[in-house]
Amino acid sequence: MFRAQLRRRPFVYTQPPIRLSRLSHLSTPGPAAPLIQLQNATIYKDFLDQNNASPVFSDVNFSLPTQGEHWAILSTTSATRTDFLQVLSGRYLCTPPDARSYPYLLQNNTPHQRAIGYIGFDAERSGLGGTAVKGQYLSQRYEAHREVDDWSLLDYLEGNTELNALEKPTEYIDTQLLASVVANLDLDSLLHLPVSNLSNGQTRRARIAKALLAKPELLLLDGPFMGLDPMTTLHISAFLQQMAEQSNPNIILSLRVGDDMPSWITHVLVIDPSTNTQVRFKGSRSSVYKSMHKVRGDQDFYQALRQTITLISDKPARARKAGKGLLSRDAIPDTHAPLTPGEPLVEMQGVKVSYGVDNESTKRTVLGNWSESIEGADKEGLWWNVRRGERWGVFGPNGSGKTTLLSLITSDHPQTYGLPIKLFGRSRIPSPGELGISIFELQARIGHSSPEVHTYFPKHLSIRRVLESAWADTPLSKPRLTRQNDIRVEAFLRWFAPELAPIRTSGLQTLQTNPKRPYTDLKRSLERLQIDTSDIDWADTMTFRDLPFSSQRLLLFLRALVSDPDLIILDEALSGMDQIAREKCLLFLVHGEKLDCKTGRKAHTKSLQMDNDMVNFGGIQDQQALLTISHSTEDIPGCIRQWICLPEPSEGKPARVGELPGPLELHPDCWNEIWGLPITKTPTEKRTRRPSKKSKEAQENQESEDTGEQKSELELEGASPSSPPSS
Ligand SMILES: Nc1ncnc2c1ncn2[C@@H]1O[C@H](COP(=O)(O)OP(=O)(O)OP(=O)(O)O)[C@@H](O)[C@H]1O
Repeated sequence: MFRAQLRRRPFVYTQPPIRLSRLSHLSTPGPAAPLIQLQNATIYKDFLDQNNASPVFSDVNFSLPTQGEHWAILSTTSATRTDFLQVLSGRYLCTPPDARSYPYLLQNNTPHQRAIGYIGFDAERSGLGGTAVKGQYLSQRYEAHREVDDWSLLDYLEGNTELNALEKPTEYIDTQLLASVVANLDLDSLLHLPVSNLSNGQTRRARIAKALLAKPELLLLDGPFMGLDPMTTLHISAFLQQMAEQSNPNIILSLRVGDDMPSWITHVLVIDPSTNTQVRFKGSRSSVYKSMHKVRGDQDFYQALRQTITLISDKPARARKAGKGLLSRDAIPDTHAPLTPGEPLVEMQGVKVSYGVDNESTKRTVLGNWSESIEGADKEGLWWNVRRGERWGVFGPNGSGKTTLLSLITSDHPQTYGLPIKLFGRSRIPSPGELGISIFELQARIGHSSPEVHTYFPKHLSIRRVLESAWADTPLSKPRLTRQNDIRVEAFLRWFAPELAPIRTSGLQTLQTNPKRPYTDLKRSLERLQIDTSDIDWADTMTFRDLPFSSQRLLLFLRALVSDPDLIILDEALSGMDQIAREKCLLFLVHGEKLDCKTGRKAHTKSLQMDNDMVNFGGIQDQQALLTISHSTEDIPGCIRQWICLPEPSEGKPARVGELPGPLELHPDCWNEIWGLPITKTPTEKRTRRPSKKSKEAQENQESEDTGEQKSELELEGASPSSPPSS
């Protein structure tokens, strides 16, 4: 019935007021018992762990009232953040058993399994609760053909995702809530689309909507802003704020250390970066901020943490003047000229991607829906070239067609055949006198990592085999390996052994982190780099599936680089990766094995491989081209010099392009220029224009943030972890 109403009455809510009906039991007067209570709780993943494994968390104390506190959980690893939220939701084993309780829910006779919702975003494009991607191949997402079980977004939100409608009792749908959630999460225009066609950001909004429709008391959002464009982030943050402030539902977020934290977050819990099992700080934002200042050690972590929990606004004072001698976190100077471009690898001459072209009423153009002046003449569609030596950042709001654009290059998109695109100088289909480029040649010449590749990648392959598959026609076919390829794979595995197999870290890596070991030992290990492979046996026994999410992403990133392809495509390749792994990847992309990334003051040092003339991979080469997509500045390589920003498909404006004078991290204004955001003030500018009526607490925090002590620390390190705001 509601479906009929929806068809008759399309959602035409232009910026509606957010009105969510409050759950009746939350309006009970008087102080309520805490929603969650953890008292000296020690948590194990399962029964076996108690005997011989270490706990996931030890000695946790945490209490969440039913109103007034909005928490963010911070840690350096995504697995730890997820684990903590899982503990709050009642999963894992708690000892003693009564150390974890839900007093308020007990009073109201509500099972915590129903009252607490969790949304994790790790397997982002792997589906909306199992409904989104049923196909077995990557290109299915881009097809116009629709199967009977391609549920629409509305089906998904209403819970109509069973082929036999009688199999499941119809869920009660609160139509008012559905209308409000759909409007506030900007899903109106997508309701009729199959969920498998939704973009990354659209999928995320849909999942939040679905969770809200279950009317939980508490919603746990694991990295909710990852992969969202800056404007959508602000919009969703404002929406979450309104819900959190009405405690309808209560909301707890997990964030990466170094992310921007919404201003409405009142309380922070930080998990110790060294143990990952203990809570390091906990309390109101200001109290955590103050106690953190007293702690010494692990400079990078505390610097990033300070930036995360800065109190002033949604836009922390991250922007910093690019100063002479500053290096980006991947060791690139603040001004850095682009390379001289070579021959074109990708040529798009009027590309336009539309779906449903047979029917004018359902026709939808998702890329190239504009005309622009090309050499003095008005031409339709996207005109864009990528040449050897160029390093592009591809930006644009969620749903603007970035992934579609890249799928035309990788040829995963069926329309690649019919569109005016040349890849490596040739079209996909043969023309008179010219052979078309084959999919196998394309795959050999392109290194590609994306959430889609992650979703469809065969999980049973060994770690070594994942890397070797860069020389195969498909991940499952036999790779063409030479001795040189083997040495390259082993160099990559050794370099990333601490991240890929932390427990079985190789001898070489142990030496690298322990400079006091005698040189003879070191030499022996370096010799082993080419001959003995026994120290990386783990790469043959462990499979892709055995790895945590962050390490899986890391391995696919390495797979995109290992075979020196002409074109490297990194589509959200670093999103969801742990901080240390991400920083190491960024450095590796540019410098390979030449530079080591060390925490503390000396951020970058020459590696043992460099000192001993043993560098096998020296970073991206001049003749290669790089395309990167990311919504987070933290994930954008410092070598990006060209950018393209796609418009919303409905805008009708052409894509904008521009150049960067140096690493984006050291030129925050350029980030704002790309997105058309107001220019961010540097801390110095902020100090001179400080508003007179600022809260005492906020003032104290801003002052300590702006101290000269911190600035000199940054300059000394030579590689500032500072970055412009990512949202
Ligand atoms: N088969 C299809 N039929 C109709 N529309 C589709 C189809 N496949 C994708 N789309 C739409 O194309 C648009 C572009 O999607 P795409 O994934 O390229 O966006 P994006 O810029 O990568 O977004 P995000 O940043 O959220 O990942 C989206 O609005 C999506 O809903």
